[in-house]
Amino acid sequence: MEKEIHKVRSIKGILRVPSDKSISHRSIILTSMANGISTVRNFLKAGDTLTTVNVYRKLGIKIEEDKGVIKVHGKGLKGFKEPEDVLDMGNSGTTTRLSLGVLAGQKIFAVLTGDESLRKRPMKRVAEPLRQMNALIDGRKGGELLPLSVRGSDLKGIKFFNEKASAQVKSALLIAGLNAEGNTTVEESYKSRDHTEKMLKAMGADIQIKEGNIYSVSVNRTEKLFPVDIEVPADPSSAAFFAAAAAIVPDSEIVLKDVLVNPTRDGFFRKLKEMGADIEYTNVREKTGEPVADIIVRYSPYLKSVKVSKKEIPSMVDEIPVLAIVATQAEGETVITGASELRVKESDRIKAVVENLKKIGIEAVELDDGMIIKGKQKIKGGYVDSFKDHRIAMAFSILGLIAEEGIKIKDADCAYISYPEFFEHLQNVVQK
Ligand SMILES: O=C(O)C1=C[C@@H](OP(=O)(O)O)[C@@H](O)[C@H](O)C1
Ligand SMILES: C=C(OP(=O)(O)O)C(=O)O
Repeated sequence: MEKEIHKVRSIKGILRVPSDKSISHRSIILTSMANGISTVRNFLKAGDTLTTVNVYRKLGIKIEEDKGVIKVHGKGLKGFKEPEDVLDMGNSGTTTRLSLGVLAGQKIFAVLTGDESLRKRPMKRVAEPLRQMNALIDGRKGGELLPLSVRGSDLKGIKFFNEKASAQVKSALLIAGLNAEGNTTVEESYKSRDHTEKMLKAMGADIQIKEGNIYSVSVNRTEKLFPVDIEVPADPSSAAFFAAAAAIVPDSEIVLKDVLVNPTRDGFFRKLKEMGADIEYTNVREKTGEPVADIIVRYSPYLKSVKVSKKEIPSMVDEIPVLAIVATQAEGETVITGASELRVKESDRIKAVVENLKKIGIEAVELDDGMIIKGKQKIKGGYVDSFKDHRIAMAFSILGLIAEEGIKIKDADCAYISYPEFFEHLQNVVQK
Protein backbone atom coordinates (compact mmCIF):
# COMPACT_ATOMS: atom_id res chain seq x y z
CA MET A 1 0.00 0.00 0.00
CA GLU A 2 1.22 3.46 -0.94
CA LYS A 3 0.69 6.35 1.43
CA GLU A 4 0.84 10.02 0.63
CA ILE A 5 1.68 12.51 3.39
CA HIS A 6 1.07 16.22 2.83
CA LYS A 7 2.42 19.38 4.32
CA VAL A 8 0.57 20.44 7.48
CA ARG A 9 0.22 23.65 9.48
CA SER A 10 1.22 22.19 12.85
CA ILE A 11 1.15 19.16 15.13
CA LYS A 12 -0.83 19.45 18.34
CA GLY A 13 -2.14 17.03 20.89
CA ILE A 14 -1.64 14.46 23.58
CA LEU A 15 -0.67 10.98 22.45
CA ARG A 16 0.03 7.65 24.05
CA VAL A 17 1.99 5.76 21.39
CA PRO A 18 1.81 1.93 21.43
CA SER A 19 3.67 -0.07 24.03
CA ASP A 20 7.34 -0.93 23.95
CA LYS A 21 8.21 -3.67 21.49
CA SER A 22 11.34 -4.92 23.29
CA ILE A 23 9.60 -5.26 26.66
CA SER A 24 6.50 -6.82 25.05
CA HIS A 25 8.60 -9.56 23.39
CA ARG A 26 10.33 -10.29 26.68
CA SER A 27 7.05 -10.27 28.59
CA ILE A 28 6.08 -13.39 26.62
CA ILE A 29 9.44 -15.11 26.10
CA LEU A 30 10.76 -14.83 29.66
CA THR A 31 7.47 -15.44 31.44
CA SER A 32 6.91 -18.61 29.39
CA MET A 33 9.95 -19.97 31.29
CA ALA A 34 8.48 -19.16 34.73
CA ASN A 35 6.63 -21.61 36.95
CA GLY A 36 3.10 -20.24 36.93
CA ILE A 37 0.96 -17.49 35.46
CA SER A 38 2.34 -14.03 34.68
CA THR A 39 0.19 -11.08 33.65
CA VAL A 40 1.02 -8.44 31.06
CA ARG A 41 -0.86 -5.14 30.88
CA ASN A 42 -0.56 -2.87 27.83
CA PHE A 43 1.02 -5.59 25.71
CA LEU A 44 1.94 -4.26 22.23
CA LYS A 45 -0.30 -5.78 19.58
CA ALA A 46 1.77 -5.32 16.45
CA GLY A 47 3.23 -7.54 13.73
CA ASP A 48 6.44 -8.51 15.52
CA THR A 49 5.05 -9.08 19.00
CA LEU A 50 2.09 -11.08 17.68
CA THR A 51 4.67 -13.25 15.93
CA THR A 52 6.18 -13.93 19.37
CA VAL A 53 2.77 -14.89 20.76
CA ASN A 54 2.18 -17.31 17.86
CA VAL A 55 5.60 -18.91 18.18
CA TYR A 56 5.30 -19.49 21.94
CA ARG A 57 1.83 -20.94 21.51
CA LYS A 58 3.33 -23.41 19.02
CA LEU A 59 5.91 -24.24 21.69
CA GLY A 60 3.08 -25.32 23.98
CA ILE A 61 2.63 -22.18 26.07
CA LYS A 62 -0.92 -21.14 26.88
CA ILE A 63 -1.26 -17.41 26.25
CA GLU A 64 -4.71 -15.93 26.73
CA GLU A 65 -6.29 -12.52 26.97
CA ASP A 66 -8.71 -11.55 29.68
CA LYS A 67 -10.19 -8.02 29.66
CA GLY A 68 -7.16 -6.61 27.91
CA VAL A 69 -4.69 -8.39 30.19
CA ILE A 70 -2.44 -11.09 28.68
CA LYS A 71 -1.89 -14.17 30.82
CA VAL A 72 1.14 -16.32 30.11
CA HIS A 73 1.04 -19.80 31.63
CA GLY A 74 4.75 -20.43 32.12
CA LYS A 75 5.89 -24.05 32.09
CA GLY A 76 9.31 -23.72 33.65
CA LEU A 77 12.82 -23.40 32.27
CA LYS A 78 12.67 -26.59 30.21
CA GLY A 79 8.93 -26.96 29.70
CA PHE A 80 8.55 -26.30 25.98
CA LYS A 81 6.80 -28.70 23.63
CA GLU A 82 8.40 -29.82 20.39
CA PRO A 83 6.65 -27.82 17.64
CA GLU A 84 4.92 -29.86 14.93
CA ASP A 85 6.02 -27.60 12.14
CA VAL A 86 8.56 -24.98 11.19
CA LEU A 87 8.34 -21.88 13.41
CA ASP A 88 7.66 -18.71 11.43
CA MET A 89 9.52 -15.74 12.92
CA GLY A 90 7.98 -13.35 10.37
CA ASN A 91 9.94 -10.09 10.23
CA SER A 92 11.21 -10.19 13.82
CA GLY A 93 14.92 -10.35 14.62
CA THR A 94 14.21 -10.12 18.35
CA THR A 95 11.88 -13.15 18.37
CA THR A 96 14.39 -15.18 16.37
CA ARG A 97 17.53 -14.43 18.31
CA LEU A 98 16.04 -14.60 21.80
CA SER A 99 14.28 -17.85 20.89
CA LEU A 100 17.55 -19.42 19.78
CA GLY A 101 18.71 -18.86 23.37
CA VAL A 102 15.52 -20.45 24.70
CA LEU A 103 15.57 -23.48 22.36
CA ALA A 104 19.29 -24.28 22.73
CA GLY A 105 18.73 -25.67 26.24
CA GLN A 106 15.45 -27.59 25.70
CA LYS A 107 14.96 -31.29 25.02
CA ILE A 108 13.30 -30.67 21.67
CA PHE A 109 14.05 -30.08 17.99
CA ALA A 110 12.87 -26.97 16.17
CA VAL A 111 13.30 -25.31 12.79
CA LEU A 112 13.03 -21.52 12.47
CA THR A 113 12.40 -19.46 9.36
CA GLY A 114 11.17 -15.98 8.53
CA ASP A 115 10.16 -13.57 5.79
CA GLU A 116 12.36 -12.40 2.91
CA SER A 117 14.00 -9.68 5.01
CA LEU A 118 14.62 -11.86 8.08
CA ARG A 119 16.12 -14.64 5.92
CA LYS A 120 18.86 -12.20 4.93
CA ARG A 121 19.76 -11.11 8.47
CA PRO A 122 22.87 -12.43 10.27
CA MET A 123 22.31 -15.12 12.87
CA LYS A 124 25.85 -16.39 13.48
CA ARG A 125 26.34 -13.63 16.01
CA VAL A 126 24.01 -15.71 18.21
CA ALA A 127 24.57 -19.20 16.78
CA GLU A 128 28.35 -19.03 17.25
CA PRO A 129 28.51 -18.19 20.99
CA LEU A 130 25.59 -20.56 21.62
CA ARG A 131 27.63 -23.30 19.93
CA GLN A 132 30.48 -22.49 22.30
CA MET A 133 27.94 -23.25 25.02
CA ASN A 134 27.42 -26.69 23.33
CA ALA A 135 24.26 -25.75 21.43
CA LEU A 136 23.43 -27.76 18.32
CA ILE A 137 22.47 -25.19 15.72
CA ASP A 138 22.72 -25.54 11.96
CA GLY A 139 21.43 -23.64 8.99
CA ARG A 140 22.22 -21.99 5.69
CA LYS A 141 25.74 -20.63 5.30
CA GLY A 142 26.93 -22.64 8.31
CA GLY A 143 24.29 -21.22 10.61
CA GLU A 144 24.41 -17.61 9.44
CA LEU A 145 21.01 -17.52 7.74
CA LEU A 146 17.50 -18.81 8.35
CA PRO A 147 16.14 -21.44 8.09
CA LEU A 148 18.01 -22.65 11.16
CA SER A 149 17.55 -25.86 13.10
CA VAL A 150 18.13 -26.25 16.83
CA ARG A 151 18.37 -29.55 18.66
CA GLY A 152 18.34 -28.89 22.39
CA SER A 153 21.39 -30.03 24.36
CA ASP A 154 23.14 -29.75 27.74
CA LEU A 155 24.71 -26.33 27.82
CA LYS A 156 27.71 -24.95 29.67
CA GLY A 157 28.32 -21.32 30.60
CA ILE A 158 30.80 -19.10 28.74
CA LYS A 159 32.23 -15.61 29.02
CA PHE A 160 31.45 -13.53 25.94
CA PHE A 161 32.44 -10.04 24.82
CA ASN A 162 29.50 -8.44 22.99
CA GLU A 163 31.47 -6.50 20.35
CA LYS A 164 28.37 -5.35 18.46
CA ALA A 165 26.59 -4.14 21.62
CA SER A 166 23.60 -6.18 20.48
CA ALA A 167 20.88 -6.60 23.10
CA GLN A 168 19.52 -9.54 21.13
CA VAL A 169 22.84 -11.39 21.38
CA LYS A 170 23.22 -10.53 25.07
CA SER A 171 19.65 -11.65 25.78
CA ALA A 172 20.00 -14.94 23.88
CA LEU A 173 23.12 -15.85 25.87
CA LEU A 174 21.62 -14.88 29.23
CA ILE A 175 18.48 -16.89 28.50
CA ALA A 176 20.57 -19.91 27.46
CA GLY A 177 22.68 -19.31 30.59
CA LEU A 178 19.64 -19.97 32.79
CA ASN A 179 19.83 -23.60 31.64
CA ALA A 180 23.64 -23.85 31.40
CA GLU A 181 26.09 -25.44 33.81
CA GLY A 182 28.08 -22.85 35.77
CA ASN A 183 28.21 -19.18 34.94
CA THR A 184 27.46 -17.24 31.75
CA THR A 185 28.85 -13.72 31.50
CA VAL A 186 28.31 -11.10 28.80
CA GLU A 187 30.47 -7.98 28.71
CA GLU A 188 30.00 -4.88 26.58
CA SER A 189 31.88 -1.60 26.11
CA TYR A 190 28.69 0.22 25.22
CA LYS A 191 25.73 -0.90 27.25
CA SER A 192 22.86 -2.21 25.16
CA ARG A 193 19.22 -2.18 26.29
CA ASP A 194 18.98 -3.99 29.62
CA HIS A 195 15.36 -5.17 29.78
CA THR A 196 16.26 -8.88 29.77
CA GLU A 197 18.54 -8.71 32.79
CA LYS A 198 16.12 -6.43 34.65
CA MET A 199 13.14 -8.69 34.03
CA LEU A 200 15.06 -11.89 34.82
CA LYS A 201 16.26 -10.38 38.08
CA ALA A 202 12.69 -9.47 39.01
CA MET A 203 11.77 -13.11 38.29
CA GLY A 204 14.36 -14.37 40.77
CA ALA A 205 17.16 -15.41 38.39
CA ASP A 206 20.67 -15.46 39.81
CA ILE A 207 21.86 -12.34 37.93
CA GLN A 208 24.81 -10.10 38.81
CA ILE A 209 25.39 -6.76 37.13
CA LYS A 210 28.57 -4.67 37.18
CA GLU A 211 28.38 -1.15 35.79
CA GLY A 212 31.60 0.61 34.83
CA ASN A 213 33.85 1.15 31.84
CA ILE A 214 32.93 -2.34 30.80
CA TYR A 215 29.34 -3.32 31.57
CA SER A 216 29.09 -6.92 32.69
CA VAL A 217 26.09 -9.14 33.34
CA SER A 218 26.31 -12.71 34.62
CA VAL A 219 23.81 -15.44 35.24
CA ASN A 220 24.21 -18.75 37.05
CA ARG A 221 22.18 -21.83 36.25
CA THR A 222 18.77 -21.10 37.71
CA GLU A 223 16.40 -23.68 39.23
CA LYS A 224 13.20 -21.76 38.64
CA LEU A 225 11.79 -18.40 37.67
CA PHE A 226 8.84 -16.81 39.47
CA PRO A 227 5.95 -15.38 37.47
CA VAL A 228 5.65 -11.59 37.36
CA ASP A 229 3.08 -8.88 36.66
CA ILE A 230 4.27 -6.50 33.99
CA GLU A 231 2.86 -3.21 32.77
CA VAL A 232 4.46 -2.20 29.49
CA PRO A 233 5.19 1.54 29.00
CA ALA A 234 4.95 3.39 25.66
CA ASP A 235 7.73 2.70 23.17
CA PRO A 236 10.37 5.47 22.91
CA SER A 237 11.21 4.26 19.39
CA SER A 238 7.60 4.94 18.32
CA ALA A 239 7.38 8.18 20.31
CA ALA A 240 10.50 9.39 18.46
CA PHE A 241 8.52 9.90 15.22
CA PHE A 242 6.08 12.30 16.86
CA ALA A 243 8.81 14.06 18.84
CA ALA A 244 10.64 14.62 15.54
CA ALA A 245 7.45 15.89 13.90
CA ALA A 246 6.77 18.40 16.68
CA ALA A 247 10.38 19.64 16.55
CA ILE A 248 10.36 20.38 12.80
CA VAL A 249 6.78 21.43 12.01
CA PRO A 250 6.20 25.13 12.86
CA ASP A 251 3.93 26.03 15.76
CA SER A 252 3.73 22.46 17.10
CA GLU A 253 3.40 21.07 20.59
CA ILE A 254 2.89 17.45 21.55
CA VAL A 255 2.68 15.59 24.85
CA LEU A 256 3.84 11.99 24.59
CA LYS A 257 2.44 10.07 27.55
CA ASP A 258 3.93 7.21 29.52
CA VAL A 259 7.14 6.85 27.49
CA LEU A 260 9.90 4.48 28.58
CA VAL A 261 12.96 6.64 29.33
CA ASN A 262 15.41 3.92 30.35
CA PRO A 263 18.87 5.46 29.62
CA THR A 264 19.70 2.51 27.34
CA ARG A 265 16.74 3.59 25.17
CA ASP A 266 16.26 7.37 25.29
CA GLY A 267 19.38 8.47 23.38
CA PHE A 268 17.26 9.98 20.60
CA PHE A 269 15.55 12.39 22.98
CA ARG A 270 18.88 13.41 24.50
CA LYS A 271 20.24 14.02 20.99
CA LEU A 272 17.22 16.07 20.04
CA LYS A 273 17.86 18.25 23.11
CA GLU A 274 21.51 18.60 22.09
CA MET A 275 20.26 19.83 18.70
CA GLY A 276 18.49 22.61 20.55
CA ALA A 277 14.97 21.21 20.54
CA ASP A 278 12.47 22.34 23.12
CA ILE A 279 11.92 19.04 24.91
CA GLU A 280 11.06 18.29 28.49
CA TYR A 281 10.47 15.17 30.63
CA THR A 282 7.62 15.62 33.12
CA ASN A 283 5.97 13.34 35.65
CA VAL A 284 9.00 11.01 35.73
CA ARG A 285 8.06 7.84 37.59
CA GLU A 286 8.65 4.11 37.68
CA LYS A 287 6.52 1.36 36.15
CA THR A 288 7.40 -2.27 36.92
CA GLY A 289 11.06 -1.43 37.36
CA GLU A 290 11.41 0.83 34.31
CA PRO A 291 11.56 4.66 34.33
CA VAL A 292 8.77 6.38 32.38
CA ALA A 293 7.92 10.03 31.69
CA ASP A 294 5.52 12.25 29.78
CA ILE A 295 7.59 14.01 27.15
CA ILE A 296 6.65 17.46 25.88
CA VAL A 297 8.14 18.57 22.57
CA ARG A 298 7.60 21.98 20.94
CA TYR A 299 8.61 23.38 17.56
CA SER A 300 12.23 24.41 17.53
CA PRO A 301 13.17 26.90 14.78
CA TYR A 302 16.89 26.92 15.68
CA LEU A 303 17.99 23.31 15.50
CA LYS A 304 21.71 22.79 15.03
CA SER A 305 23.58 19.84 13.56
CA VAL A 306 25.19 17.19 15.78
CA LYS A 307 27.69 14.36 15.66
CA VAL A 308 26.58 10.87 16.57
CA SER A 309 29.36 8.42 17.40
CA LYS A 310 29.64 4.69 17.98
CA LYS A 311 29.17 4.76 21.74
CA GLU A 312 25.89 6.66 21.36
CA ILE A 313 24.37 4.30 18.80
CA PRO A 314 23.00 1.53 21.09
CA SER A 315 20.65 3.89 22.95
CA MET A 316 19.16 5.21 19.68
CA VAL A 317 19.85 2.42 17.20
CA ASP A 318 16.30 2.24 15.80
CA GLU A 319 15.86 6.03 15.81
CA ILE A 320 18.71 6.90 13.41
CA PRO A 321 16.42 7.08 10.34
CA VAL A 322 14.15 9.65 11.98
CA LEU A 323 17.15 11.51 13.43
CA ALA A 324 18.38 11.88 9.84
CA ILE A 325 15.02 13.43 8.95
CA VAL A 326 15.38 16.01 11.76
CA ALA A 327 18.98 16.66 10.63
CA THR A 328 17.70 17.93 7.24
CA GLN A 329 16.25 20.91 9.17
CA ALA A 330 19.23 21.68 11.43
CA GLU A 331 21.91 24.30 10.81
CA GLY A 332 25.11 22.63 9.52
CA GLU A 333 26.05 19.05 8.69
CA THR A 334 25.04 16.13 10.90
CA VAL A 335 27.60 13.32 10.86
CA ILE A 336 26.56 9.86 12.04
CA THR A 337 29.31 7.22 12.38
CA GLY A 338 29.80 3.86 14.11
CA ALA A 339 26.37 2.77 12.93
CA SER A 340 27.22 -0.16 10.66
CA GLU A 341 24.65 -2.29 12.51
CA LEU A 342 22.01 -0.32 10.60
CA ARG A 343 23.01 -2.21 7.48
CA VAL A 344 21.63 -5.49 8.89
CA LYS A 345 18.21 -4.39 10.14
CA GLU A 346 14.90 -5.00 8.34
CA SER A 347 16.53 -3.14 5.44
CA ASP A 348 19.97 -1.61 4.97
CA ARG A 349 18.89 1.54 6.78
CA ILE A 350 21.97 3.59 5.84
CA LYS A 351 21.37 2.96 2.17
CA ALA A 352 17.59 3.31 2.47
CA VAL A 353 17.78 6.72 4.19
CA VAL A 354 20.48 8.20 1.92
CA GLU A 355 18.93 6.85 -1.29
CA ASN A 356 15.49 8.17 -0.40
CA LEU A 357 16.83 11.59 0.62
CA LYS A 358 18.79 11.93 -2.62
CA LYS A 359 15.80 10.80 -4.63
CA ILE A 360 13.82 13.79 -3.40
CA GLY A 361 16.69 16.19 -3.97
CA ILE A 362 18.19 16.38 -0.48
CA GLU A 363 21.96 16.38 -0.02
CA ALA A 364 23.22 13.36 1.91
CA VAL A 365 26.32 11.19 1.79
CA GLU A 366 26.48 7.47 2.49
CA LEU A 367 29.41 6.38 4.69
CA ASP A 368 30.45 2.78 5.32
CA ASP A 369 29.25 3.06 8.91
CA GLY A 370 26.85 5.98 8.81
CA MET A 371 25.87 9.08 6.87
CA ILE A 372 26.28 12.83 6.52
CA ILE A 373 23.15 14.94 6.21
CA LYS A 374 23.23 18.54 5.10
CA GLY A 375 20.87 20.75 7.08
CA LYS A 376 18.47 23.65 6.49
CA GLN A 377 17.15 22.04 3.33
CA LYS A 378 13.92 22.99 1.58
CA ILE A 379 11.87 19.85 1.10
CA LYS A 380 10.05 19.71 -2.20
CA GLY A 381 8.91 16.11 -1.83
CA GLY A 382 8.44 13.16 -4.18
CA TYR A 383 8.33 9.38 -4.17
CA VAL A 384 10.34 7.19 -1.77
CA ASP A 385 10.59 3.47 -0.98
CA SER A 386 10.08 2.05 2.52
CA PHE A 387 12.05 -1.04 1.45
CA LYS A 388 9.30 -2.78 3.46
CA ASP A 389 10.99 -1.49 6.62
CA HIS A 390 8.62 0.00 9.21
CA ARG A 391 11.14 2.51 10.58
CA ILE A 392 11.89 3.84 7.06
CA ALA A 393 8.17 4.16 6.20
CA MET A 394 7.45 6.13 9.38
CA ALA A 395 10.59 8.32 9.21
CA PHE A 396 9.76 9.51 5.67
CA SER A 397 6.13 10.11 6.63
CA ILE A 398 7.43 12.67 9.14
CA LEU A 399 9.43 14.39 6.40
CA GLY A 400 6.22 14.52 4.33
CA LEU A 401 4.71 16.86 6.94
CA ILE A 402 7.07 19.66 5.80
CA ALA A 403 7.32 18.77 2.09
CA GLU A 404 5.96 21.44 -0.30
CA GLU A 405 4.45 18.82 -2.61
CA GLY A 406 4.11 15.99 -0.07
CA ILE A 407 5.86 12.62 0.04
CA LYS A 408 4.49 9.39 -1.34
CA ILE A 409 5.82 6.23 0.34
CA LYS A 410 5.86 2.80 -1.29
CA ASP A 411 4.75 -0.16 0.90
CA ALA A 412 3.96 2.09 3.85
CA ASP A 413 1.70 -0.52 5.46
CA CYS A 414 4.80 -2.21 6.93
CA ALA A 415 4.39 0.28 9.81
CA TYR A 416 2.18 -2.41 11.41
CA ILE A 417 5.36 -4.32 12.41
CA SER A 418 5.82 -2.01 15.41
CA TYR A 419 3.06 0.62 15.15
CA PRO A 420 -0.23 -0.46 13.50
CA GLU A 421 -2.03 2.78 14.42
CA PHE A 422 0.72 5.07 13.11
CA PHE A 423 -1.16 6.75 10.23
CA GLU A 424 -4.34 7.06 12.29
CA HIS A 425 -2.42 8.72 15.14
CA LEU A 426 -0.70 11.02 12.68
CA GLN A 427 -4.08 12.01 11.28
CA ASN A 428 -5.32 12.78 14.80
CA VAL A 429 -2.54 15.23 15.69
CA VAL A 430 -2.04 17.15 12.45
CA GLN A 431 -3.61 20.57 11.98
CA LYS A 432 -4.22 21.17 8.28
O1 LIG B 1 16.68 -6.57 22.01
C1 LIG B 1 15.83 -5.91 21.40
O2 LIG B 1 14.62 -5.89 21.75
C2 LIG B 1 16.26 -5.11 20.23
C3 LIG B 1 17.60 -4.86 20.04
C4 LIG B 1 18.14 -4.07 18.92
O3 LIG B 1 18.74 -4.96 18.00
P1 LIG B 1 20.27 -5.50 18.16
O4 LIG B 1 20.34 -6.38 19.33
O5 LIG B 1 20.52 -6.24 16.89
O6 LIG B 1 21.11 -4.27 18.32
C5 LIG B 1 17.05 -3.27 18.22
O7 LIG B 1 17.52 -2.78 17.00
C6 LIG B 1 15.78 -4.07 18.00
O8 LIG B 1 14.79 -3.27 17.42
C7 LIG B 1 15.23 -4.59 19.31
C1 LIG C 1 15.50 -3.81 14.23
C2 LIG C 1 14.24 -3.91 14.66
O1 LIG C 1 13.64 -5.06 15.12
P1 LIG C 1 14.08 -6.59 15.02
O2 LIG C 1 15.59 -6.65 15.06
O3 LIG C 1 13.44 -7.26 16.20
O4 LIG C 1 13.54 -7.12 13.71
C3 LIG C 1 13.39 -2.70 14.76
O5 LIG C 1 12.29 -2.79 15.29
O6 LIG C 1 13.78 -1.60 14.30
